[in-house]
Amino acid sequence: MTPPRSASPAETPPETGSYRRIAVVGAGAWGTALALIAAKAGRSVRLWGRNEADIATIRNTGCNLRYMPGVDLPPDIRATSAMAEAFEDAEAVLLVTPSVTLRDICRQAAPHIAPSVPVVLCAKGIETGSGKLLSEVASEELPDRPIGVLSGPTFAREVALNYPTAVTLAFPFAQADRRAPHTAPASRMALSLGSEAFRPYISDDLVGVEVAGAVKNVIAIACGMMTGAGYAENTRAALITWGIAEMMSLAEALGGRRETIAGLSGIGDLTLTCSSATSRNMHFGMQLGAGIAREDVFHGSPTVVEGDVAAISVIDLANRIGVEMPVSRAVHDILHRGADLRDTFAALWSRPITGENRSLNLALTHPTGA
Ligand SMILES: NC(=O)C1=CN([C@@H]2O[C@H](COP(=O)(O)OP(=O)(O)OC[C@H]3O[C@@H](n4cnc5c(N)ncnc54)[C@H](O)[C@@H]3O)[C@@H](O)[C@H]2O)C=CC1
Ligand SMILES: O=C(CO)COP(=O)(O)O
Repeated sequence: MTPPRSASPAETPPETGSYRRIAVVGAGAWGTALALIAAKAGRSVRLWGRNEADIATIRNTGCNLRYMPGVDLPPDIRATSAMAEAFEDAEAVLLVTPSVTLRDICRQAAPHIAPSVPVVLCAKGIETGSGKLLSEVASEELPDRPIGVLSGPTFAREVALNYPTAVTLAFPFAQADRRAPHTAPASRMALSLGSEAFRPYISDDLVGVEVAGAVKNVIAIACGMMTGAGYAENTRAALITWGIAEMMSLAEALGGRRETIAGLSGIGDLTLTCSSATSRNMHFGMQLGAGIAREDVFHGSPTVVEGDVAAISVIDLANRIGVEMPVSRAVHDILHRGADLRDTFAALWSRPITGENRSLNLALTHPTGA
């Protein structure tokens, strides 16, 4: 009988199964919740935050008192403010700081992330100025690492408290990944994070997922503004529906798929964010709609409202590629051009009447000329 040959490096089969050690970058609400998700799924987790005092508190109390009070973190999560320690032996990375920080965070992290280690982007936004998707930004700054995105209906606190939800996890799928899906980063990442309360669905449409994540926050501000200004549920449902159409148009124009928008990262997250004052974006809009001055929203305390900056990047991108996004444009004009809230929303309802089905190709001006 021929003895088994020892595998030469060239013959080593690609790795399968979950990633054992995960670095989570960003110790805010969502980073902490994702660290918990990874730990519950059996991973060894390093949680990096820039604020040394906050990290010391997490280490001393076993709780992220600033961003996730009342939730105990297991010992499998080790908090650190040293990047070298955070990335030591990391087999996969989750980047979870606000979208405006992404390029800078990637640059800081690049020397510490080994080639071929997959990086999952968990922020929602589009780079201001360049109009680049966050995956494009990360690919520029972290060449040779597989870049993926995770998005869906996920209020951080609910996730941390183990209320069930489901998300979309998207990575590019190379031919080799299609031949051996269990070795693909998306599959291994899904196995690494999935549990009975956190169910990832795998996708290869990063564009669709990223467009959805950026636009839904802008639409949530619109819904908040109208709610705060005293309009009712019908109005909000119409805005959500128009929001879905805007997501689909932008995603398709950039090469994404409409079916992705119909999924968890699209309609799923949009429904969540546009229905609850737990959403910072919706709440921000509600306060503005109720007449609270911009500088006084959230009682003047700095809060991450991604839709505020996404209104600029989304409309900039839509202008460049010629996509109509009337609701997002209304939010943009109110937030960043000083447009009157009621007049701007009234104008949305006075647009020419069109066919709901695009193939009808109608545009009827109202007889009153309004
Ligand atoms: N909170 C939530 O429910 C969810 C949030 N997200 C997304 O996750 C991203 C982060 O949001 P949250 O964790 O909620 O925000 P957060 O305000 O709770 O925490 C933000 C964290 O980023 C850190 N940070 C800010 N600027 C930084 C910089 N320049 N360098 C390094 N660290 C920096 C802060 O110190 C803080 O730890 C956003 O894009 C948000 O849309 C996505 C899904 C759910
Ligand atoms: O993205 C989120 C839930 O999926 C969180 O929404 P907010 O940033 O509006 O709180």
